[in-house]
Amino acid sequence: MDREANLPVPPDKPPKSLVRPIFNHESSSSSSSPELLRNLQAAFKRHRPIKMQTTTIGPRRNVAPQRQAIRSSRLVSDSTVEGHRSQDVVSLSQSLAANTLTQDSRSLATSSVAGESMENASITPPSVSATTNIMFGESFNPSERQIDLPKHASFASLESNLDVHRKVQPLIGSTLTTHDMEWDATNQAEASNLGARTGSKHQNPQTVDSEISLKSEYRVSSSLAKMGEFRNFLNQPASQCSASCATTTLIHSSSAPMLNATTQVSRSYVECDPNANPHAVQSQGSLPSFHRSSNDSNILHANKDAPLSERPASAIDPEARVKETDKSKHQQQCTTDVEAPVVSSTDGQATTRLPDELNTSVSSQPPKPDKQEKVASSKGTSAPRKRNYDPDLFFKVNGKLYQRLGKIGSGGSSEVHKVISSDCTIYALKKIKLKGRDYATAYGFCQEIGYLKKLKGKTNIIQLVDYEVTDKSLLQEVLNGTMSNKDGRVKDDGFIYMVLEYGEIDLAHMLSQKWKEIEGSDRTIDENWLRFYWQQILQAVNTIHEERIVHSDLKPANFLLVRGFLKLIDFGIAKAINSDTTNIQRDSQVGTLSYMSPEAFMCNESDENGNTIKCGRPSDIWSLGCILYQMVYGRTPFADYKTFWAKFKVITDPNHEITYNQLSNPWLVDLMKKCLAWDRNQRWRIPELLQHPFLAPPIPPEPQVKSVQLLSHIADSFCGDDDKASSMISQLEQMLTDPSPLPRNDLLELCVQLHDRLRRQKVSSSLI
Ligand SMILES: Nc1ncnc2c1ncn2[C@@H]1O[C@H](COP(=O)(O)OP(=O)(O)OP(=O)(O)O)[C@@H](O)[C@H]1O
Repeated sequence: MDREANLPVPPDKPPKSLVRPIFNHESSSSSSSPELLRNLQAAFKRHRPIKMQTTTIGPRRNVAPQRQAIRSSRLVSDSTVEGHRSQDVVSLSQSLAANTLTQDSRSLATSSVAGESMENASITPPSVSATTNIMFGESFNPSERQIDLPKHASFASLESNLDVHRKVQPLIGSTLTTHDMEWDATNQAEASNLGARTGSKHQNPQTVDSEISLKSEYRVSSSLAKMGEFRNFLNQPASQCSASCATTTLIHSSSAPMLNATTQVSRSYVECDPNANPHAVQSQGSLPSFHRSSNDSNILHANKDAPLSERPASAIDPEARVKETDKSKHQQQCTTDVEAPVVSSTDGQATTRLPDELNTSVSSQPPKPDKQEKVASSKGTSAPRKRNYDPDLFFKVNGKLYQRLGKIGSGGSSEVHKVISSDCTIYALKKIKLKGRDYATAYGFCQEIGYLKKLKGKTNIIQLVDYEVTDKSLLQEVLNGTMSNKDGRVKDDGFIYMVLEYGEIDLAHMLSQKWKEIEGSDRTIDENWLRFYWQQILQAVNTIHEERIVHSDLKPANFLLVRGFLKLIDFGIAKAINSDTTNIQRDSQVGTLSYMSPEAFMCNESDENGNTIKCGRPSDIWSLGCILYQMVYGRTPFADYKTFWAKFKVITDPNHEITYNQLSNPWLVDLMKKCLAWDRNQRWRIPELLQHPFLAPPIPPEPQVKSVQLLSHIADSFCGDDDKASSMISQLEQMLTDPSPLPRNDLLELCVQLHDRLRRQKVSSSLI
C-alpha cells in the first residue's frame, strides 16, 4: 500500500525553481517559506564547493553545539596552517557540509512545522564554514585522520537534527511501534514534555502540519530508534562502513519534506557499499517519496545478481569472502531490525512486516520518482544496473565509492590519488593501467597486492585497505602463484586499484625541504634528525627482508611519512619486474637509476667466475647507502653522472671510488661505506647496520676519560709556546676520544715523545 498516497498533499509546495538548484532533484514538499528557502539558497551559493560538481547542496542550520563551534574555529585555524593541503580541506569540508546542509534544510522545514522558532534555524554563512571545519579540520589532521572526528561530526550533525526532531517525536503517538521508541531516556523525557505542547496537532491528521510531521516523525523515530545502531555503524572499520560523508552529496536526494541524517545519508551509501547500513535500504523501501532520480541505481542487490566479472574481488578471495559473509549476516540482522518502522505507516494500515521478497524488491529498486517506484515495488523487479556515480569525481573499488580529492603523484606505472571514503577517512588510491602491458609486467604489478597482503599489520609498511583487479583471472593467477599467457599482452582495458593508507609527505620531499634550509648556511645535517629517520628506514626494510622480500626500488620517494613515522611503499613491483626491460626504461629517468646497485645493472648476467649475478637483499642495502649519502650530502653518490650510460659505467666499475667529503662524525662515513661496498658480499646486513656505532655510539670507556683529563694536566704543565708539545697533546687527545680502537703503538710513541719533551723542558727551566 502506498502510504504516501494517504497523506494529504502539502498546500504550500515551494516553487521547484527554488528547490531544484539546492537538491538537484525534485523536492516534493516543504512547509518552510519560499522566502526563507531563497535566503538559504543565496547564502549557500556563496559557499558552494569549488571541486564538488554536485548540485546537492543545501543550507545548513546553525545547530552545532556551542562547544563545537568554538572547537571548530580552532580547527579552522589549524587547518589553514597546512597550506596546500588546506585547499583540500576547504573543498572537502564544503562538500561534506553539503551533506549536512541538505539534511538540515529539511530539519528546517520540520522545525517550522513543529512550531520551533525559525530564528534558531536561521542560516549564517560564517557558522556554516565553522561547522564545516569542525568536520574536516580534524579529518585532515595527519595524526587524527582515521578518526572519530568525521564520525563525531556526522553524529553531531545527526544530533543537531535530532534537537529539532525531538520536538516532533510525540506526534508519532500510538502509530509507532515499541521498536520505534527505542531511544534514549533523555529523548523520551524531552519528547513527552513536548508531547503535551504538540499533541493537539496530532489529533488532526488533516492539517498540513501534522501531515508533514507524520512524514518526518517516521524519520525522527527511525533515527532516534537507531541511534545506538548508528553509533555502531559509525564505529565500523573504515573499509566496511558507510556513513555520512562528502560523497553523499552527489547521491543525496529526497523529495520528502525532510529526512533525518541517519536514514538519508546511510541510504545513499547502500548503493555503493554492499555492506552499507541496511537501514538505508529500508527507508528507501518504506518511504517512496525519498527517491532519487532514475539515473541512480541501487547496487545492494545488483551486486548479488552481478555477473562474476562485476563482483568484488572478495568473490574470489577467500579472505574477503569470509568478511563478506559476516557482513551479510550483519546486514540481514539490521534489515530485520528496521522492518518494524518500515511498515508502521502513519495511517496505521500497514502494521505487519513486509514479506522478505518485498523488502528485497523494494530495497533493490533504483530510487526513482514516486511513480516509477510504485511500479517497481509492485512488480518486484530490479532495474538494470547503471553506473550511478560520476567517474570524474569518484573511484569505485569493490563497490565502494571514494571521492577524488586530487592527484598526489604518478609513478612510472601508476597514478596515485588522494581520496576520501564514505566514512570520511583519507586514503591514497593507486590506479595502475594494465592495458597494453606485457602479461608478466601486469602480473608483477598485481603481485604488489600479494606482498601488501603478506605485510598486513606491519607498522612500518604502508597498509593496503582494499583492492580490486578488474581482470579477475590475472588476480587469481597471482594469488595462486601460477602464470599462463607469459608472452601475451593485456588487451582488455583493465586496471588495478589499491586503496592504501595515506602518507602526508615522502622522504624525497622532506629531504629537499631540509636541504633548502641547510643550503646557504654553514650548517650541516642534524645528526639526530638523521639517526631518527635512518633507523626507521632500516627497520622498514628489515621488515620486508625478514619476509624474504627484496624491494629493489628503494629511494626516498618510496618512504612515506604516516602519522610521524616512515613507512615503505611501492615495493615488490621492481622486484617482480626486475628483469623486464620495461623496468629499466621506467627507471631510465635520472633519479631512480641513482639508487640502483651495480648488480641491479648487471642482473642475470654472469660474473667473472661464471656465476649468474643476482639481486638480493644486498642490492637493497646499496640503495639504502645511496639514500643515506643523499641525506648526508644532499645529493646521491653518482649525481654528477647525468646520463644512463655514464651512470651505468661508473656504478658498474669496481674500481670507481665514491667521494666522501669529510664529516665531523667519522662514523657516518664509515656507515655509508658499509652500505656502498661495491662487492655485495662486503655490504653489511640490516641487523648489523642497526648496531652500527653511528646509530648506537659506543660510550667511551672510563679509563679513556681519565686519560683525557690527565692529558689536560700535562698540557698545563708545559710553559711557554711549545707548538710541538701542543700538537702532540692534541693528537693524543684525538686518539683517546676517537671511539675506534686505539692504535696502541702510535699512542705509546706519542706518550714517550711528550714525556721526553716535558723532561727536557724541566731540565732547561731548572738550569735557568
Ligand atoms: N599511500 C600513499 N600515500 C600518499 N602518497 C602516495 C602513496 N602511495 C604513493 N604515493 C605517492 O605517489 C607516488 C608514486 O607512487 P608509487 O611509487 O607507488 O607508484 P609507482 O608507479 O610504483 O612509482 P615509481 O615506479 O616511480 O616508483 C609516490 O612517490 C608518492 O609520492
